[in-house]
Amino acid sequence: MSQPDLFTAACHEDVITIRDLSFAYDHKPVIENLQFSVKQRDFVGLIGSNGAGKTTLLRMIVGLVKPTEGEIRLFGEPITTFRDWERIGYVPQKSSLNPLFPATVREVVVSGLYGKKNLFRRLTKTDLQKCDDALHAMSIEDLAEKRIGQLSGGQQQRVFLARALVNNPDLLILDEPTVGIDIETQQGFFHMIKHMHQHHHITFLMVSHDMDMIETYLGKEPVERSGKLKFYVKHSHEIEDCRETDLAHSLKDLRIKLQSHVTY
Ligand SMILES: Nc1ncnc2c1ncn2[C@@H]1O[C@H](COP(=O)(O)OP(=O)(O)OP(=O)(O)O)[C@@H](O)[C@H]1O
Repeated sequence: MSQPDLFTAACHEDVITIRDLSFAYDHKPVIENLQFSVKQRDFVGLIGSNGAGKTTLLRMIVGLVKPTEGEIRLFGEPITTFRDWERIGYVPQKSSLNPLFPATVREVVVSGLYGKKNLFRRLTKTDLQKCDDALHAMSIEDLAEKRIGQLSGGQQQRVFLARALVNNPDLLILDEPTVGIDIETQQGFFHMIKHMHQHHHITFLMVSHDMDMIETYLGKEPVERSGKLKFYVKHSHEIEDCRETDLAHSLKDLRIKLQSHVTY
């Protein structure tokens, strides 16, 4: 087998493959020669000091920023030709929304259904059902017609997660999902995503500054370091409870359990 074939074969089970990746803003290096891969159903926690390049890396992986050098593959496909964007849910770093921001919660969640090309397609009955399921899974059905800018930070975060989940993605990318929300809500949120990891075929890549959460769930030692970036990983074979259930039902069960001791 020639070298490119070996690489293609190695990528087959990879959800994200990063090879020789570098990025610079105005010739100022941010990421240098990064090698990393994320396998199906891994949970990857990405840690690094302010300015280490975490957000830049996520933005390259979701195709918003072009690498200066190197290669990114998604599900084995070079990012330059990758088209299955609905397989990826992305929750960007939170910025507080203007209370007058005109979209309702339902509109924000529905917007997750639009592929890069399908902005103006008509919504089908199935699309609307997917939206209802995502709202239900995040316990925000009652907020559906409210303006998103009028919600609390924790509520907005659930809306953005519902938006990322609406296509039932294989890969969920979260950039500091609990910044600016209270500690109880943060704990509930981590319970929720750990539960999703344990019960569903979702691969996670999450930036966090919460070392407690990372070390408790992913272990004390990073599996990879590159510059100021550290990658902590829990692989699928390390998941204790791999039962598969329907996402909405599973989250509903969790909600009932959590209601007794934590608010989220
Ligand atoms: N649009 C931009 N133009 C120029 N430099 C930028 C731009 N965006 C980010 N940078 C710089 O690139 C570096 C990496 O930024 P990035 O946002 O990826 O870091 P981060 O690890 O996510 O940081 P934080 O933990 O503060 O969110 C920083 O030095 C930042 O100032």
